[in-house]
Order: sequence, then structure tokens, then C-alpha cells
Amino acid sequence: MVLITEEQVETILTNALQQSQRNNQLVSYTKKIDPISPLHFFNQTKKLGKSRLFWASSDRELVLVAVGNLVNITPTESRFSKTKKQWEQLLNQFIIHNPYSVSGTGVVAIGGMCFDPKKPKTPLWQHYNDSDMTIPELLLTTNSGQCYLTVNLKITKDTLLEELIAQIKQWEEMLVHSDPEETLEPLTIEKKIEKEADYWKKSVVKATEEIRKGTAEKIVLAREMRLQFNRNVAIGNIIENLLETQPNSYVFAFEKGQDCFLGATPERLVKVEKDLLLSTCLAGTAPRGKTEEEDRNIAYHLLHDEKNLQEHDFVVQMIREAISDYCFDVDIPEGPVIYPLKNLQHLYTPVTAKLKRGYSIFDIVRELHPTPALGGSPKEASMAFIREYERMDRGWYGAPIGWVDSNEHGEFAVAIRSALVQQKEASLFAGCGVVEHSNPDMEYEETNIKFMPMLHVFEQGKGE
Ligand SMILES: C=C(O[C@H]1C=CC=C(C(=O)O)[C@@H]1O)C(=O)O
Ligand SMILES: [Mg+2]
Repeated sequence: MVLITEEQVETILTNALQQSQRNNQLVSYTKKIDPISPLHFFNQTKKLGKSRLFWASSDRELVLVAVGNLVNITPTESRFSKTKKQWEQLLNQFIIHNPYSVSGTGVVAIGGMCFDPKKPKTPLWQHYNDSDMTIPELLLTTNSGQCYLTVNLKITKDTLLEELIAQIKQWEEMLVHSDPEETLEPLTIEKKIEKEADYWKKSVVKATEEIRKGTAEKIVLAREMRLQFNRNVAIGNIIENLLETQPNSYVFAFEKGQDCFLGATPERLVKVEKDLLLSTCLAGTAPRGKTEEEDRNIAYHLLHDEKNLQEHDFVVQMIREAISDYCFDVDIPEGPVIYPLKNLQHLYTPVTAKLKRGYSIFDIVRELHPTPALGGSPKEASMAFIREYERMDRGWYGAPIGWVDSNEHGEFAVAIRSALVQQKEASLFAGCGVVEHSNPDMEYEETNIKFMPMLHVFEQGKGE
């Protein structure tokens, strides 16, 4: 693997030190390297003892592995506009050496936020900030089969070049080196605890009553399942299983100390490449069939089911309305199609548009979150219901997670089909859209199939 040569680093850092007017100069250096496996990189960097973040796009064209926190953007209020502002300010402070105009290379901020900062945080999510975008120390980008390594540094007038160079060399040696794989006993789930299942069904009934009264039109209610394992979960193995078993889904893993929030979500919130904007309406659910014929029948019924079409339509209407001031050339097809996943299928309507000048992905995330696929309709009334009646801390579940780069490219997904892993335990989350004619037992079953993608990867140990 070719990393940065000593000469190159020395020239860049010397220039940076000379250019620096400040005490803290941020420097970013990107180099194309021979392809390496992102998962290998993720596993190798564990011994650095720094938090790691993993992101793979649903088509797997882009994979990011971010290691360490050079700077964290963690506003405690007005999180979307403050993140946007701080990100722009930080970019101005960087000396960037990135000769490649490739998405996801160079200075990238990656992270996410909690679903609802107005709901009190519980100890479950104590290590996760309400909003947290990381500019890492090391970033491996795999884009369309090409690999790039970015090193981000903070240098001061007192920084010793030799020490920095030695550190980069040390990273290089560590990454080139391949440690023998640890042999672990197979992972088994020793206990599954469904939290508040009966109460949850009652809250679905309560939601339908409120909807009949006219308080809201749709309310998404989620529940939690706690798992206990025989040993600590090896995060790299779970990512590997998710990549193998969940095509058409984004795979993510965000470590914070000993905790890791991870999953495989099918739901794009927004993708921006310069002025091209893509979003997704995903709501309405059915299981997969055991045979092709059964599968086709289920899909046909889903496409014609009033209740699911209604659930879906609230999302389409809201997204159309939310982006209208920020975009032109909005294109949304008339009706949904099927989005098949391994364990379930959804109603899906893609959205394309052109972003007006002066707006960024953060403006769109602010307008869209939460869509009625995770909150409800109207936004405020459904959020108020969730705040009052949902007996769980969603934390980062159901919220935007993603990345942005210095070329005005970025993508956010909605963190569903996910779990918060805490060494020998994990919390799984699943929710569903409650509308006027929702039946509590059927919604309960729907959340059961939404737990399956995560349950399977924990049950399978390694692969299928
Ligand atoms: C809230 C979840 O799914 C949403 C996304 C797709 C379909 C949904 C549904 O049919 O209810 C939900 O709105 C979840 O998986 O936890
Ligand atoms: Mg549903």
C-alpha cells in the first residue's frame, strides 16, 4: 500500500506551518492508494483506541471509514443551522491538499443526531450527543473501486514536524500489517427482552383514537428489544454480515467509546451532488413471500392496500411540500413501486430535484426531519404524541445520519433497522406508521419483521 511519503508530508506540513497565521492550523492531505478492504481498515484501526465510523452507500459505490476525532461539530441547539455554519467556518480554516474531485474524499464530516432533542435523554444514549458530525483524523474512502486515504491534522506553532511524520509512519505500518484474525466463540443471543410490548399496543390504539379525533393524521410509534449475548459483540463481524445480507441498504456503524450504533437502513433522506438532489419516500410494509409467486402476490396486495398507500402518501406529500422552497424541477412519480429487501418489502417513491443556489444539504435535512415515515403528520402534533406516549428513548434511531464533503456533496439516510450495541448487550429499534385504520396486533407484527434484519445478523454469527 502506498501512503504518504516522508518527503511529501514534510513539504506539505512545512508549507502549512508557513501559511499558518493561527495557533491551530488544520491541514488535510489526500492520497490515492492501492485498493484495500474497508472492513480490513476498520478492523486494523481498532488498536488505535479511537472511535471509528463506517458508512457504505446502498449501492456500495461509496464506502467511508473514519477514525478518530480531529474536530467534532456538536451544537446543542438549532443543530441544523449551527452545524451548517460551523462546517462552513471549519472548511475555511483548512489547508486542503486533495487533487481528486471525488465524492467523499478530503475533508469530510460524518455523523448524525438524535431523533428528538426535546425528549429527555436517558442513560441508554448517554455517550451520543444530540448532534455530532466528526471530522476524523484518518479517512479511508472507497469510491467506484478506487481507494483514497485522507490524513487530517491540527498543527500549532510548537508542532514538531518529526513527531507528526513519525506518527503518520506508525499509522502506515499498522495499516499495511495484517494481524491474524481473532478466533471468537460463535455469538449467541442468551436473552431477548421485548420492552413494554403490551403498553406499546395500547399506545397504538390511543394513536388511532387521536387520529379519529383529528389531532393528527399519522403517528409513527417505535419500540425496543434488548438482547443479551454470550460475549462482547465484534463490530467488524456485524458490519460484514450486514454488508452480505442487506443489499439495497446503507450499512453504518458509529462508535462512541464502548458503544456502537449500527444498522442497515434502506431509507435515503437526501443526497446532494452539487445542485442535484435525490430523496426517497419509503413507507408501507409487507413481508417477503416464501416462493416467488407468494412474493408477487404480497407485493400486488401492498401496492393496492388502502392503509399502506395512505401511510405512504403522507410521506410523499410532506417531502414535496418541504423541499418546494429550496428546489426547482421537482420530479415525483404518480404512484409508488416496490422496494424489496431481504426480510420485507416497502412502498417506494423516488424524488429528484435541483437545489437552488445558496442552499446546502443541511437546509434540506432540517426541513425533512422527521418525515412522516418516522414522525407522522402533521409534524408537530405527531411529535408531541410520541414525546408523551412513547416509553423509550429513540436516541439516534430514526434520525438523520450521513456525511458531507468540501465539494458540496453529501448524503443522509434515516437510521432505522438499527441497534445500539453495548459490549455484551444491544438494543434494537423498530417502528411503524399508525393511521386511522391501524390494528395494534398487525402493527406489532410489522415491527417484528422490522427487527429481523438486525436479529439475523446477531443470530448468524458470521455470514449466512
Ligand atoms: C419506522 C420504521 O420504518 C418506517 C420506514 C418504512 C416503513 C414504515 C412503515 O411501513 O410503517 C415506517 O414508516 C422502522 O423500520 O423502524
Ligand atoms: Mg407501516
